[in-house]
Amino acid sequence: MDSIAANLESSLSVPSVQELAFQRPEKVPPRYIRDEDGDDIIGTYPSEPSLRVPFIDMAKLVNANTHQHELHKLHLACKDWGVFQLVNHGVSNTSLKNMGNQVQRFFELPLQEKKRWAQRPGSLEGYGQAFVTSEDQKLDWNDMIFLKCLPIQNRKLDLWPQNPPEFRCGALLQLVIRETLERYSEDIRKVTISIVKFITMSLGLQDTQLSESFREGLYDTRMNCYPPCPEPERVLGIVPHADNSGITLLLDCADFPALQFLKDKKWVNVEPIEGAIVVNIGQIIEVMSNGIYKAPEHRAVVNKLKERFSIVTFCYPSPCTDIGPVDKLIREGEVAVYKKLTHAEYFTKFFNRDLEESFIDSLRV
Ligand SMILES: O=C(O)CCC(=O)C(=O)O
Ligand SMILES: [Fe+2]
Repeated sequence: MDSIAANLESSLSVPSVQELAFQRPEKVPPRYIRDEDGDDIIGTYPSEPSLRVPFIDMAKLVNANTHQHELHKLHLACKDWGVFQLVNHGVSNTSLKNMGNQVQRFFELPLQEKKRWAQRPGSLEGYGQAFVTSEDQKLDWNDMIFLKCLPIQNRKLDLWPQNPPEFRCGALLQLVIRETLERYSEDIRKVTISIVKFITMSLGLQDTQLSESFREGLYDTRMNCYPPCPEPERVLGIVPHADNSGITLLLDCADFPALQFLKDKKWVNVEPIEGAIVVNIGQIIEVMSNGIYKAPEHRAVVNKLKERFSIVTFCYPSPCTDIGPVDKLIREGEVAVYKKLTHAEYFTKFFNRDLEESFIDSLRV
């Protein structure tokens, strides 16, 4: 079948997976099954239990005595993996925990309540799904709420969940995604500016133009709920993809692995570590580094018994940054592998891409 590029800035509405899971079905509805008709996405690559995604210690990057060694580790992590677990990043455990608790509280609300913050036609923001463009498209085992967090003027606060405090089971419960996410997005912006500064150093760039462009950058947060699934080996929480961001910062709220990155044609689990933030390279840094660092393919699998939440922030440089290979990163004798686009052109291309084709390939010269 010929695939047709659709505008992906809005998504068809689909049933809530949480509601489906509440009914405790023995089998998964066909729209979620990925292993039929040779469409064996799940089993395409074996998993590799012995490999571990690298760790990067921000405190060691900052400390003059340990800087060089950790910077080299960062370079290898970005070049060979495109992903690492960041520790000692300066965001308090309390801030991370609050964010996780709030997301859990939101998804615990009855469906009708959650729908108060549902996506509206023509927009991806709010509670719903992303990138569903046809009635026969396979679906991810996932519900989400997507909110633009920074700059402040991009916030549509009427889609940010908030409820007055209530007593339930003897405890005072409050849904305060607004203030929690306001604070969390500021924390994420600080970490992003610092880690992008070190990433550009690890590429051998002396100036801080790129990291500074994240000060006025765009920060969009997707909060995911992956309900338990009766046939976890036949569905995907999130289909394999690479992120279109500069970098992505992910907070994994589970105590079991479900996020997987493709490394040397094998899926490698990310073991959730309390207090760590998973950082992956996005396609903007891939383009700017002229392919020295690549945006890795990743996916989420689901669990038979346990629900999982994740909080994913896509971080983009400021809208006045052009997206193309940085001149100093085109090595002698080499050429630019990617085109240069304005920020606006890049997003137009992304939202009008063909879902059957590789987005990064469409950016090649
Ligand atoms: O929730 C996860 O583990 C992965 C989410 C993800 O990759 C995304 O939202 O782009
Ligand atoms: Fe992703």
